[in-house]
Amino acid sequence: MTNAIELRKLTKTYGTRRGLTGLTLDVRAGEVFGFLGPNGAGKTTTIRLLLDLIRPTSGSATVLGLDPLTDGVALRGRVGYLAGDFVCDGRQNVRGYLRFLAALRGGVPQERIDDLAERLGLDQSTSIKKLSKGNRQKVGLVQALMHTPEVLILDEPTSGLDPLAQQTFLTLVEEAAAGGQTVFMSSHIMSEVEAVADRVGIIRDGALVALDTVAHLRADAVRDIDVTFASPVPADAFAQVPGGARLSLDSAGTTLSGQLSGSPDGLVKALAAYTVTSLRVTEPALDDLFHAYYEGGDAAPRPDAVQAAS
Ligand SMILES: Nc1ncnc2c1ncn2[C@@H]1O[C@H](COP(=O)(O)OP(=O)(O)OP(=O)(O)O)[C@@H](O)[C@H]1O
Repeated sequence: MTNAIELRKLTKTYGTRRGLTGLTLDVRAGEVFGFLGPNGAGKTTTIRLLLDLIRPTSGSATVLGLDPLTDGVALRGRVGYLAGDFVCDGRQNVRGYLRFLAALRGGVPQERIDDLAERLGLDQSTSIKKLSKGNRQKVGLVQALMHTPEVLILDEPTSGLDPLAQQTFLTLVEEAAAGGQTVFMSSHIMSEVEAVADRVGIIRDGALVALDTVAHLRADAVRDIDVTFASPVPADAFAQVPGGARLSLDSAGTTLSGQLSGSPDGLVKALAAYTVTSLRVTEPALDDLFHAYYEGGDAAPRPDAVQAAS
């Protein structure tokens, strides 16, 4: 099997409200896929559809080749799921609670649970009722990871975690991927997704607006450019640079500045014909880049971006 998750024109409406509109997406087996989007974009809706916690209005989804609508039980044994609003309740302490969940999953070595808890800084003697939000999230992570499922579906997994636990989580994701597990994680924090994801999908208003590797998304973005030349260059020296429509040469012909879209390669080759005394290229901040995607701004994808990358 090459795809762990397949979504085909998946649509969910809540009465008159749009949750998801015709989402088609493949998550490859063994990849870490970052599912990004602003609040209300449809991330949680997508994830709930994958777990059959809600039913689609139209379209279909499969996870590990199984249909969540009909094969939910078989699927749950092979998936680790962390809900965005993970709650746990009961009179037990964390250890008892995790043991209970481990038994439901057919048994998990205690050392595995202990190791995850220790690495995340989760005290298993704490009563479930007394857990802070961050520690509750750690319990959620341990229960999702502990049985080493084939697919991890994690909705905002670092929400509420302190920076140390966030870092540990990213290491755990890397380990999962190294072991061949597939990870599908939603987030609205680009930096954490960038650190671990093979590919990223960006969803806005219930539809996919970008699908690519982080490196490609970054390469396609807009950069600020500032170049100074030792002597004046011809007025049209950079007129043909691909993506350089917003670059301009000053009247003296010694300074080129403005914005370059996409690959810098054409500009670099054009610059090579002249003596450059200073060069400043400002890489797009990923957060800026993603705000642009979210808001449909300048760096937002070309209409073919999703097609081309899928
Ligand atoms: N139970 C529901 N009833 C009505 N509308 C809903 C329901 N659940 C979600 N929606 C709507 O569907 C859209 C997508 O919501 P969803 O929770 O999937 O977004 P999200 O990307 O997970 O956002 P967040 O980052 O805030 O969790 C939103 O407009 C939301 O208001």
